[in-house]
Amino acid sequence: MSLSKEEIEKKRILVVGAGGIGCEVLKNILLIGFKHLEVIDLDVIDLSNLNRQFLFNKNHIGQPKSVIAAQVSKERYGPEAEIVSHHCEIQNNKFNIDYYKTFDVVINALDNLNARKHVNRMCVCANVPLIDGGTSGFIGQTTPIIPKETECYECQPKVPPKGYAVCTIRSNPSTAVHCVFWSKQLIQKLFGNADDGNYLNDFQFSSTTTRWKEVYDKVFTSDIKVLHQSEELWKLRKKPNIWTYEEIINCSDTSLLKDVKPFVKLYYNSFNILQQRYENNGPFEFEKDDDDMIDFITACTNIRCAIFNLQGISRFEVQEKAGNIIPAIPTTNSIISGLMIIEMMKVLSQKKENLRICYLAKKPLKNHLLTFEKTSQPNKQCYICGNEVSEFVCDLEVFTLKDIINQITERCSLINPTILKGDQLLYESGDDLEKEEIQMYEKVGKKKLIDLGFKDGETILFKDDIKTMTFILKEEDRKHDVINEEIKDSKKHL
Ligand SMILES: Nc1ncnc2c1ncn2[C@@H]1O[C@H](COP(=O)(O)OP(=O)(O)OP(=O)(O)O)[C@@H](O)[C@H]1O
Ligand SMILES: [Zn+2]
Repeated sequence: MSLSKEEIEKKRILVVGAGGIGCEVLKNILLIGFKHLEVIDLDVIDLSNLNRQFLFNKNHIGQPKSVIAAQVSKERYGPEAEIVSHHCEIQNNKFNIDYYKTFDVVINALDNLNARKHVNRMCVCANVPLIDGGTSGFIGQTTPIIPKETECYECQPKVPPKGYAVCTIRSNPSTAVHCVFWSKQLIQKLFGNADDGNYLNDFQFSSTTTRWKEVYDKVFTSDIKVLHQSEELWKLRKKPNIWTYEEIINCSDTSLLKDVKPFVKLYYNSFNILQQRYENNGPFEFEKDDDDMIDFITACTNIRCAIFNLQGISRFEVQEKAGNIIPAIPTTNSIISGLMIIEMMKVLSQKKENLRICYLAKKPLKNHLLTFEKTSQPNKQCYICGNEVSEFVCDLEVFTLKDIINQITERCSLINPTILKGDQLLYESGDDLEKEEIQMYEKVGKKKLIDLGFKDGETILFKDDIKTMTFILKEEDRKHDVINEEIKDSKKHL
């Protein structure tokens, strides 16, 4: 690629994230001969990082990733380079638009959507090219973004993670994973905060001293009896087994039920530990590394598997599935960071027509593990890089100000925005507000848009430190909008 040594030595590169991809990227950049880098990472080194984040060793555990990554990569691959490290969140105010403008290119080596969206937005505002890369197990992808010339990270909506049909989870599980998911919903229902989206929300339990037994009898016996009666459900598969707690716990050593017995005991023990915790400290959220929760989910999963004639799974597998743990593969990180650097070189040498979005697949597609796609023009409707004025479709009689604030703040990654109707200030947020102001804005937030005087076609302004965005409100029935439907639905249930 046609960049001279002098040109390479002048370029400034920002690497965001010094994890699996970040370590690889730093090595590649230095080996090419770049001399001016900055690296940002909020985390410290953990033992579990060492198999793939090859700049770190045991002695570094507990130290900031950014600092050690800068130090070790410089020693090994670019002693003459100047690498500035920041042990800090990328969302920190000090990394403002002017800061981004000092770089020729930014590299996203992150592992979460929020931080990626934030960097994308900052790069669009600062007009700095961004190379985004990500991996998940054996698959990966890289996307070069040139603001206003190619699609940005938010031009196309991101596909939400795969969910399961409610009836599969509640009534007709066909794999152990369905039972893991059900058990997670159960733990959340019993010990978590109220959640509108919980699949078991209609379950009613009274609070007795033998709550564990009441729950057991309901979910593992009486509910199964009800399901058993359905002829439709079991046309193609064996009916579920109806066993009482007493039958299992008193079964003989030769009974087929003897394999379920340890899980019933585990259910009893873990339920009571979690119940105690709930009584002492109130509701808690699922945590994949919490032994008692994993015990409970392992027990429920295997009891449910036995009831529905499914193969049970080990505690280890339960933890993996419940925590959505996808192992990080060093080779995938290495391939993806190599591809990111190729795209970065094209950006820096102005070979924009050659830019490609690259996908690494788990299995070959037409004999190829890698596929390449040309970049597209930005989406004019994109909230981040499209027109500064966008449409927002909603039902003005149903939507409150807070509803629209929540949606737009999230979609556009705004930070503490101020909201205006014409030049009238409607709403403010942030740490520097007085108590009275917070109370006042809370009240205003609950008002319906129609009650705040908004009409079809009227504009609402969102402003934060970086950008002002204008939305034209459109009455909902002119266009179908799934998110609005969801908000309406959830309100119907209140
Ligand atoms: N908002 C953020 N600001 C700065 N750094 C971030 C931010 N969000 C994530 N990171 C960093 O991005 C890196 C992503 O690397 P990677 O995907 O290898 O994750 P990891 O946390 O090191 O590994 P794993 O998640 O597999 O345990 C991490 O080092 C993480 O600390
Ligand atoms: Zn965009």
